[in-house]
Amino acid sequence: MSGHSFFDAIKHGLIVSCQALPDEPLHSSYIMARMAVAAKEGGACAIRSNSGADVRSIREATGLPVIGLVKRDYPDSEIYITATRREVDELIEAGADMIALDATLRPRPNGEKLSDLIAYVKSRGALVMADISTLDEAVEAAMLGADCVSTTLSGYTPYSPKLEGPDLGLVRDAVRELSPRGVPVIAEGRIWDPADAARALEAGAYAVVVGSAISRPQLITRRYAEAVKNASVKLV
Ligand SMILES: CC(=O)N[C@H](C=O)[C@@H](O)[C@H](O)[C@H](O)COP(=O)(O)O
Repeated sequence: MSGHSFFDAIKHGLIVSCQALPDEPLHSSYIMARMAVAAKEGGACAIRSNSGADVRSIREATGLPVIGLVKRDYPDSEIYITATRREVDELIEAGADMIALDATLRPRPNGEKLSDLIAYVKSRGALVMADISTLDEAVEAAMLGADCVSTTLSGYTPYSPKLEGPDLGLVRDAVRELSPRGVPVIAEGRIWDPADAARALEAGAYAVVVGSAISRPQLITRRYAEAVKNASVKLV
């Protein structure tokens, strides 16, 4: 899929992240593919997913554009979202249209460089979504040729703010800095309420990624269970 048609497909749209890691109850490529079909039925314009196996089944089941990533831990780095070429190769073979990778400036495994990884993804014909946690990282990723940036990692690096909801301030700042360069900013992370998704677009986001609030039933259930528990305490 060309960059133009990919960005046309996601413009002002809802991207649903369908991910379940091995320690999560829904871990299964079959289940993630059905989750993605449900997301498509509900109006998702694209899917974000983890691992070559899930990318492949989701593409087959939905025909939607897929943003792939591979979460893998390395002993010599804190980076776990598509950290090296090995993960990129897995996603290219699975047919990912766009590859999401950690674009923070922390040291990468095997001493690999962010600039080389971005260039490598592009040389293999895929688009790059740079997962960032600060404005500096967003600007750097855009300079290195990322096709878009996503606020995925705000709140998940030691030096970014720990907010309860989405980091719309970062969305706004990144849009201000990157729109002159023509690099779209995607809002992602802790969007639990449809009103927050709308606010993200109002803040200038090109598209919105929602994950747990749609595809992690154990976390959705916990929010309800806590609300019920808090209400029941007051009733005693
Ligand atoms: C920090 C990190 O590892 N985020 C991951 C990135 O792919 C996923 O676990 C999130 O579900 C995704 O970013 C969507 O965010 P939320 O689930 O909050 O809507």
